[in-house]
Amino acid sequence: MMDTVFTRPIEKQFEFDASVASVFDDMAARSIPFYKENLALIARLLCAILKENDTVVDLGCSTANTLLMVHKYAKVPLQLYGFDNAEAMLEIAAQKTHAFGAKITLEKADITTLCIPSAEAIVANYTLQFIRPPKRALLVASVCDALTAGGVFIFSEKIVHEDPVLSKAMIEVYLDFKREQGYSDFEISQKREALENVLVPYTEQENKEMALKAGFAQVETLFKWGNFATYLAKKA
Ligand SMILES: C[S@@+](CC[C@H](N)C(=O)[O-])C[C@H]1O[C@@H](n2cnc3c(N)ncnc32)[C@H](O)[C@@H]1O
Ligand SMILES: O=C(O)C(=O)C[C@]1(C(=O)O)C=C[C@@H](O)C=C1
Repeated sequence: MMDTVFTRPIEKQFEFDASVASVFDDMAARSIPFYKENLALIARLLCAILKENDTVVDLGCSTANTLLMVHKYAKVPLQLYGFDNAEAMLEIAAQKTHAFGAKITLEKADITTLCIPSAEAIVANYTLQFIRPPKRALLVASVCDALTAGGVFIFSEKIVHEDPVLSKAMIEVYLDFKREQGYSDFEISQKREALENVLVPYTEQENKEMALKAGFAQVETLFKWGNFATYLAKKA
């Protein structure tokens, strides 16, 4: 279904409610540059690393797009787990999982208090940005604890740049991208307002430092387009 959530005047801050969930796949594809390509890259990489029966945990799985991509590229059976606190997202995830014949365990949980299952790989795509900064650091530390030795944490984020002039210019480039995806200036400004103080982006350096402080041995950028980036952090 096409995303028209912000064609109407907004009355509240951005929430992953039933109306967002019902159009989420279209919203993500039209709001995140290279969304599908990035998920495919992550899934292909995980499938090249993981061994039979290894566990992949997706934090903030929404409609299960990342896990379904992993299912698509998997060469051996994997244990796939998706967690989200939005019921409406999980309902759509369950329908899609069933339709694709994928075995994915979906559970409603607040990822900031969840006891994350032990895993060889954990992903959080465009999710940490919605977690308040003090809790975000604690969550990343618990991700590191939950990973087995040599495990990987892949996370994607909307980012800001250190330099304010570059940051502003990059936002302009991004707004142009959204216009090209068919969003009107009204929809764009309404969503921007709704996301204010809800989506809190970090700089590239802040994201990398957060991962290193949480206990990861190394972190690198896997993919980047303007104000969106994906990182791979590896546990020793
Ligand atoms: C932008 S979406 C993630 C998109 C998804 N990972 C993908 O790549 O398609 C963010 C998701 O995080 C979930 N979320 C936000 N805060 C959460 C929390 N504290 N616990 C669990 N899920 C949370 C939201 O419900 C939403 O589905
Ligand atoms: O539309 C925007 O401005 C966005 O930041 C896109 C974004 C995200 O990055 O998470 C915001 C909310 C939706 O969940 C989907 C995508």
